Amino acid sequence: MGIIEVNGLSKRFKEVLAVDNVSFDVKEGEIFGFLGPNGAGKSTTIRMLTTLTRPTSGTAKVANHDILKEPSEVRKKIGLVSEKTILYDRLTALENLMFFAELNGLDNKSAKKRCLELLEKVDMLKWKDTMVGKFSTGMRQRINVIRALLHDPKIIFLDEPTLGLDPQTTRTIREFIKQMNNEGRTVILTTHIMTEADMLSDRIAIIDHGKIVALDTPKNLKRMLKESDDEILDIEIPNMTSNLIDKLKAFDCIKKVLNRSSEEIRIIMSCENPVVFITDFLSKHSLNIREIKTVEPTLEDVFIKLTGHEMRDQAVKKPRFAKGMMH
Ligand SMILES: Nc1ncnc2c1ncn2[C@@H]1O[C@H](COP(=O)(O)OP(=O)(O)OP(=O)(O)O)[C@@H](O)[C@H]1O
Repeated sequence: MGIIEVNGLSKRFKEVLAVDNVSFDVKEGEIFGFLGPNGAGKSTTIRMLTTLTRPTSGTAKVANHDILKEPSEVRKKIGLVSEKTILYDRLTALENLMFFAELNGLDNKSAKKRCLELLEKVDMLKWKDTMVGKFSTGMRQRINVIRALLHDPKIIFLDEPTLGLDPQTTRTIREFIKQMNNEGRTVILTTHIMTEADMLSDRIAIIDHGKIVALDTPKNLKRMLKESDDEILDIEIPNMTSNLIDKLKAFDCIKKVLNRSSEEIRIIMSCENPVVFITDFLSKHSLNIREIKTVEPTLEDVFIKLTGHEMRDQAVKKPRFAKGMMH
């Protein structure tokens, strides 16, 4: 039995079926990643599981409580880090946290102890008396993350926790996610960053157009590609042309040709002797190869294989912290 059990959950917004009949379990103590492009339905799934929006159909239990019948019980067991969470700019970091801690029912003394402990954990203690309005995006996100932990929830949801953050804060947040998990918390995170899903998650659900297209450990997802006949080659060709790419795409055994830069392509192919096949073809067309190498599949390759398109096609950055929106 999972700590989260999802059964046929769907959400429709007028003509858009944002989440389409998804079912999955999350095991207690795991980091469960939801990987998919913008608009895939990740946030909507999280919003249903955290009782912020009602499903159109289907059911789910979180920590053994039904999201529709016992929403307040669910809320007691979970913490949510979302880009829509607000912090009050004219309150200090500590005042913000104290406000939310007291909303969560902590008395003044234990609230203060908890807030200081958490500020220390994300290296923000020295900023406790500074107004949040003066903070960088990364500093706000650190406060946002610990805000979700004030009531010591056993399950924590993070919706795109590193979106738009600088590399240093991204690293801190990722380390903190692992630390929360090591403390025994179950973590559910959404991301459109393959490497993030890969490095953090015990299991990953790949979601596209509202449907889960695969669910497994990162290792097994990549193995799935290795066990097929597909080879992945990265090739640097200084005098590459779009005509050449079209010609390559026309071969039956070439599944996908991706432009990595103006001089580099990645080919996913099932041709026999792929390196010989490609070098022959290129020399026939008087094209120089600067470098050719077979590459280990990444989750990006798995995504392309499963959905037929690149995740980057649709990934766009959105502004973080929509002001004035309560989640
Ligand atoms: N409140 C809403 N009203 C109407 N349509 C919505 C609403 N929320 C989401 N959608 C639509 O549902 C689909 C799924 O959106 P969702 O935000 O869940 O995707 P996502 O995978 O989290 O991507 P993103 O990272 O862009 O948030 C999208 O087509 C989106 O436009």
